Amino acid sequence: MDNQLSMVWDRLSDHQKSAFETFFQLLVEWNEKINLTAIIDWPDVRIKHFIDSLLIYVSNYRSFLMEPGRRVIDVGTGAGFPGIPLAIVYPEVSFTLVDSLQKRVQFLQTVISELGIENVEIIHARAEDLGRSPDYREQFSGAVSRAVAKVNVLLEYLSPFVEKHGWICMYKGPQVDDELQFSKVAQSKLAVHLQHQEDFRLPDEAGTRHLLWFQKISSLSRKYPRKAGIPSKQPLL
Ligand SMILES: C[S@@+](CC[C@H](N)C(=O)[O-])C[C@H]1O[C@@H](n2cnc3c(N)ncnc32)[C@H](O)[C@@H]1O
Repeated sequence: MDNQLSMVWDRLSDHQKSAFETFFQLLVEWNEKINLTAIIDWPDVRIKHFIDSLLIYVSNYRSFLMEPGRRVIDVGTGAGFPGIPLAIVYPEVSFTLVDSLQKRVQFLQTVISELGIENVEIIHARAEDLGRSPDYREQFSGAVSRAVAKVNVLLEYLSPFVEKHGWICMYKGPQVDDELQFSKVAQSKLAVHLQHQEDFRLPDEAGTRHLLWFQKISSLSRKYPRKAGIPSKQPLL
């Protein structure tokens, strides 16, 4: 996967590269006012935020989510990862980016307006609240998320949004095996099943990354998600 990941950048068009450069400039500028990222130099941002977010672009299973006309939700998007990079490379997929921090949502509104991105909707909400709204519950072909919570907690945030037979793709770091071990009960209660795990090495020794692909097996019980704050305080175990 190493070579393929280094090549991700070369496969982008000039227009897409320029969108990433503008996104980087906004990230650095806004990071002086609000806390968006600990990484602010271009080589690191390019690999650890942009190329990392684009792992789905080289995944064997990308067609589960990234086909024209699909709706994908990014929960806990923060400064827009992985949602904004994916929206840049998949203009025909509709993305909904959700975060509970108002300032990050304001930043993202500026990003999509400056980049002229039309396939992104930004929402300020807690996942647990939005997942009960009829306009969002089981309305998405897929959900993605990076660096938000452990697997069992994250499944309770994401499963409510995904339609039956739809897909969840989680970006995970080195703790993936431990987290998966403690996710069996959550998978069964939240009507999802782990179908694939993919392992990647980021370029320039920037670490190992994993994509977990869960499929929604059936419709979700009305019991889930539990009230805001409960999934993280009392994780399903
Ligand atoms: C560590 S940041 C990661 C941001 C981004 N996904 C990334 O990979 O850089 C976690 C983000 O998740 C958001 N978040 C945490 N719990 C959430 C919830 N229950 N609903 C919505 N957003 C949440 C936080 O506000 C924060 O912006």
